[in-house]
Amino acid sequence: MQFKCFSCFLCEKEQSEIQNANNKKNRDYPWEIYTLKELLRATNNFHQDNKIGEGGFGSVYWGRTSKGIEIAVKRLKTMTAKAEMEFAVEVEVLGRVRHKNLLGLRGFYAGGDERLIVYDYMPNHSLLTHLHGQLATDCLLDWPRRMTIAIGAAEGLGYLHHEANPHIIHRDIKASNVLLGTEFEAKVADFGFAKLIPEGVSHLTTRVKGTLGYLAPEYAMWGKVSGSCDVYSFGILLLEILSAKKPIEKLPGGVKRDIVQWVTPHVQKGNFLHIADPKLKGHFDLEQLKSVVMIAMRCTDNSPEKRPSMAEVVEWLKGGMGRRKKEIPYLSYKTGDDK
Ligand SMILES: Nc1ncnc2c1ncn2[C@@H]1O[C@H](COP(=O)(O)OP(=O)(O)OP(=O)(O)O)[C@@H](O)[C@H]1O
Repeated sequence: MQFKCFSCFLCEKEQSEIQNANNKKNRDYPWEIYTLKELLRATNNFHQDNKIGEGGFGSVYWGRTSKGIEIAVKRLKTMTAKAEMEFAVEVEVLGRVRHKNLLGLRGFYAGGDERLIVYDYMPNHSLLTHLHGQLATDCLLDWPRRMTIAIGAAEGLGYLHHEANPHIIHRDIKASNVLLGTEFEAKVADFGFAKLIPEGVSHLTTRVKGTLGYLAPEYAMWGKVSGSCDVYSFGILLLEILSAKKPIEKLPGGVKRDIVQWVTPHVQKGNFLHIADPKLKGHFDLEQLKSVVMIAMRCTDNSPEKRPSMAEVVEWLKGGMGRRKKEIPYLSYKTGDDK
């Protein structure tokens, strides 16, 4: 799917040409252009009861199509150039990828001031809801689920970095952008800030987007964006999955502490038991926990060159499960545990 300009969204004729081209070339990537009528009917006229949540882009509504398929419809809040750009990037990027750990795009509608994006509905909400939100007390994320989510999100991101053509940098990896499917499988979502990286280009310099607490230092300071920025954010996410701590915490007195500052002394002293989410009540595999913490430490290295690639992270996460610590080559980080 290649959009020539944003006006394509406004022109019915162009939209149908795009769809025809898409249907011919991309049968494995099925998305469609919906009519407004269809989406109004599916969401009961965007009824308040259908509203699932709200983000920077707008509100998200649950719906059911005339074929009985459950969908989530994201509705643009205000029509600004910035919002229109996010809409275009999201549709453009998500329309060209397909992976078991990426949120599936079903299609979109664009007409007048209305911009709607239609996704697969994720019945188990976002990782954020389970770690810090309404579902946190239900403790539905046991240890095996957390590990499966970590590996799945890493695989989705690894696909964007290494297999998508051109490669894609997500730029907003965080707990609210990892949605959970029927079996709690991870689906990386929200591609509004994504960047397509031309062949042979290692990094770009851009205006900083993304979310405080997850931003790699070189990106936050100089706008230098590369795949390593996603790796950094993913490292923060890993620590969050293990500990259910927020990426940035406000201490009494108003001082802010980030999750890496919090975890580092525990790692140095070998206090791994203190890192696990207390809601797990001790039901976790300590060796796996150590492995994942060490992977997160590597991902959140201040120097982007020292961070692993997402391909390595996937391999390490998969390899670390069920292997003894001494056999894992990446555990070169000095810990109190090694004394
Ligand atoms: N496909 C989906 N299925 C189920 N729930 C979804 C889906 N897409 C989004 N949501 C939910 O809708 C809410 C808003 O999502 P949205 O992506 O707009 O914002 P966000 O990621 O929470 O915040 P921001 O836009 O600031 O990054 C979130 O609670 C999210 O869990």
